Amino acid sequence: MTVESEVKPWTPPPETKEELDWANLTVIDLTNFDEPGVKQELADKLKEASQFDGFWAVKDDAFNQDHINEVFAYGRHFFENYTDEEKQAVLVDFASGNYFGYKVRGNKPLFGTDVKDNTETLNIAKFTKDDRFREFHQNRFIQEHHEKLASLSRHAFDIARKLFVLFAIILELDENYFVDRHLYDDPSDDQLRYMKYHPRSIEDDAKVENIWARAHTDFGSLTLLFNQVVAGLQIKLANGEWKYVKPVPGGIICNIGDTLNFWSGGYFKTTVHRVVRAPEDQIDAPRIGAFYFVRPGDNAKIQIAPSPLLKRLGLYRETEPIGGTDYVRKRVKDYHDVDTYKKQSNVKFKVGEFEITDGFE
Ligand SMILES: O=C(O)CCC(=O)C(=O)O
Ligand SMILES: [Fe+2]
Repeated sequence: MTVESEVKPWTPPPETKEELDWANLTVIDLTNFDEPGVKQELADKLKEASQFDGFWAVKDDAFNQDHINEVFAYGRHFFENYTDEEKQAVLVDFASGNYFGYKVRGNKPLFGTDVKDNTETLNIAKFTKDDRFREFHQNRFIQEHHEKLASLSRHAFDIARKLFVLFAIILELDENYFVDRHLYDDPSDDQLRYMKYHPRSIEDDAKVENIWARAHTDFGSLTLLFNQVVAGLQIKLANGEWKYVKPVPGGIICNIGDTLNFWSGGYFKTTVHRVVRAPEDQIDAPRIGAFYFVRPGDNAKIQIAPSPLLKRLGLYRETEPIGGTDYVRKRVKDYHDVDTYKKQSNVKFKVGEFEITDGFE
């Protein structure tokens, strides 16, 4: 472990003993990614998961449980050791659809009740070579741990890069098709995110049907979620059933977001998911989430990719491209720039010819 001395090492809390209805997710091991023949093998394995579940887990010796513990150690350090004023130095600006900065907890009521949302979130913009996002790195936590956070951010992105190669192989495109459209040093609203859920009373949770994060699809191309031990994340299967995502020690849970769904003509699934109240044996454990969200950026034009596979399947058609950052910002604004979070299902959101359906069940 290379955690700086003032940052307390993180040990994940114990797993729940409750027998929950777990999803059966594919695990993809990226450790030998660069060895001959391995990419094709991994692509074959990822093909079904990306098409049907939209969720799977990744393991990679280059990003093991020690690295994950390091990511969480910094997250806890931020939530526990900085004042509200320091945390709020840069605030999320949902009115512009920009997600960088800190979101305070409890500023919006849910579902027409008096119960408010229970998450505080820090969204850390990329550390590009040209330092274009420095204005969003102005809080004390990022300033003090700049080098470490920059290295974690790039390191996490490298997992995503490998997955983008696999998506291109699945669609029989040039290997770099998606890599070129998601470059770390290009402008985009990618973020390394820390999120802390604050448990509510049983009574308050009952009023909002135990929802800690409303059902949604993710707004960008790909989401990485560093192994979350406190149960609560659920995915919605095609038959409408909700299944819990089981912790994968040393693993990273991955899911496809809206824009990769668009690029693939709907072939890669953007799956609806939500977070519900933690099991009672974990209710007092800190539920800190750590993520890397990959978003298509200013230079990415989203249109159905000219994939031989999609053409054979009849999923390809010519489309008028939409801008990556433009889509993401419109989606963030539509979802978050509201006074209260209403209960609604099967809500549609559309930009150009591209549409998704989610809803806050
Ligand atoms: O906290 C979690 O487990 C998932 C949260 C989530 O889906 C999101 O922030 O997009
Ligand atoms: Fe999500």
